[in-house]
Amino acid sequence: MARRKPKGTRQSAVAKQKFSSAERSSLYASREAAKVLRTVLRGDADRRAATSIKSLVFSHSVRNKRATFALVCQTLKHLDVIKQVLEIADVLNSKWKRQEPLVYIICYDILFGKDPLLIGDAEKFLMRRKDAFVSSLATLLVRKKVETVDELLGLSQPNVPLKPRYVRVNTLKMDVDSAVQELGKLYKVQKDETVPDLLVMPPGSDLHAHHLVKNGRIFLQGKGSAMVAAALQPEPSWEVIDACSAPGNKTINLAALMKGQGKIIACELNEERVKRLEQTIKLSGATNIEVVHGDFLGLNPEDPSFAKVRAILLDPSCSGSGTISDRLDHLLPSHSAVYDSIRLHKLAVFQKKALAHALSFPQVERVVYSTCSIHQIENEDVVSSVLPLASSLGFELATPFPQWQRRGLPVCEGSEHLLRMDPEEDKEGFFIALFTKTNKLDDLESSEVSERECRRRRKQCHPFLWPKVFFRAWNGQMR
Ligand SMILES: C[S@@+](CC[C@H](N)C(=O)[O-])C[C@H]1O[C@@H](n2cnc3c(N)ncnc32)[C@H](O)[C@@H]1O
Repeated sequence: MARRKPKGTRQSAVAKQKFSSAERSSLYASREAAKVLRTVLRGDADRRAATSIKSLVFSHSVRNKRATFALVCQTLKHLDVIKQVLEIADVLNSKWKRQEPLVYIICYDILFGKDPLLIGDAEKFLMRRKDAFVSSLATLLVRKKVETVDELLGLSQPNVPLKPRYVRVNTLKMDVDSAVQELGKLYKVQKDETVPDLLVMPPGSDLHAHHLVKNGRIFLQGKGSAMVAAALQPEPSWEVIDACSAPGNKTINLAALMKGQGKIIACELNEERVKRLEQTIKLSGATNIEVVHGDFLGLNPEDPSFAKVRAILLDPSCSGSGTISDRLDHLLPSHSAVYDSIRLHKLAVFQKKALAHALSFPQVERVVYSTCSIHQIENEDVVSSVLPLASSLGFELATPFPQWQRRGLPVCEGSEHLLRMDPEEDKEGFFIALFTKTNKLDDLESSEVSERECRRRRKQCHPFLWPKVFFRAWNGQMR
């Protein structure tokens, strides 16, 4: 007796046969783009856009990364217009309203890209309504009193400056001149004038799939980010804490500066991000990094396992307002409301606690604090809040990269030591503060301020620290 094929099998097999590879890849691209767009829009609506559009697209599950990225970005750029066109046309039934991200993607193609191939139900449904969309767009232009779509977009899109592509050579695996030679086969390459091991290439240089990136010989890292570990200047033999470390760009930067010697304790709270941190470390080839999955505020400065820590890099969670053009957050519907003051205030509370905590490790003599934020509340105000504690513990503000022109906003004592990058001038917003201790470990015995006195001052200045700090069996969590 002949066995009946399950319903639908024959049809889908036929459908498979009918699609050319171009059609299949177009179908995948729109579905993958819709999936990314759904995640981005949901995160944006919940104000928790923790993962950038780039990271979503360049995740493993997306096959056609370039096409998907372009489609998501273009759709987001035109989203406001697409929504208004859909509203005027009023042709969506409830079925398609539930699939809005896919509808947005296909409408972008219909209105501003190439007509989509008639391969999926959504494409067929929407292409049948193309005339309605085109006339709704014309109505919108009239209503807004503009002649072109570009003018319409100009009304809502800020100008985003073109930024060079920076790559940091991982000197654990490759020397800078060899990297210049290899990358120079594809693009014009220059050595950065401020940060050693950093190379500058033209905006848009696409190196995501380059073999030097894939095998960890170079890392795509912005200039501001690469300045942080360089500002800390750890010596190879030191023990250093990277307090908030995932995905680990600065951790492995430290490892390279320390020539793979000494020890780096990389602390990270978020479990998912710990995995990314571990992948970054593995790719870099560094073997002197110990990952601690936990809260930096929970590390007990008096724990003997931190007794030899001489430097701390603190790059805590921040608003990311200096890198919105990288993250493409300016394309998101909530862009103007992202940095609302409640969120900034919460971030600043944590940043202050974390910086005070970093300063309280007894043998630490250098602490670098950084954010990719342009907001005073996350930058100068944080530094200013810890200045009394810092000076009572023997720290003072030092000047990272003295030749750098742009310094802190003149709103606090010592602002001339702080380093700022400007989104217009430097194509990204970044902030760095460096604290150095004058009475270092080597001169401790001759120091006028005894350790007991330091401990008393730490308690006196920041009593909030101590009830919260609890000893945790970190050994169990060290990997
Ligand atoms: C700005 S990112 C760090 C980026 C990293 N320095 C780099 O260059 O790749 C801040 C990180 O701090 C982590 N974090 C936030 N609060 C923390 C805490 N209390 N203890 C440890 N890590 C924390 C976040 O999960 C996030 O991964």
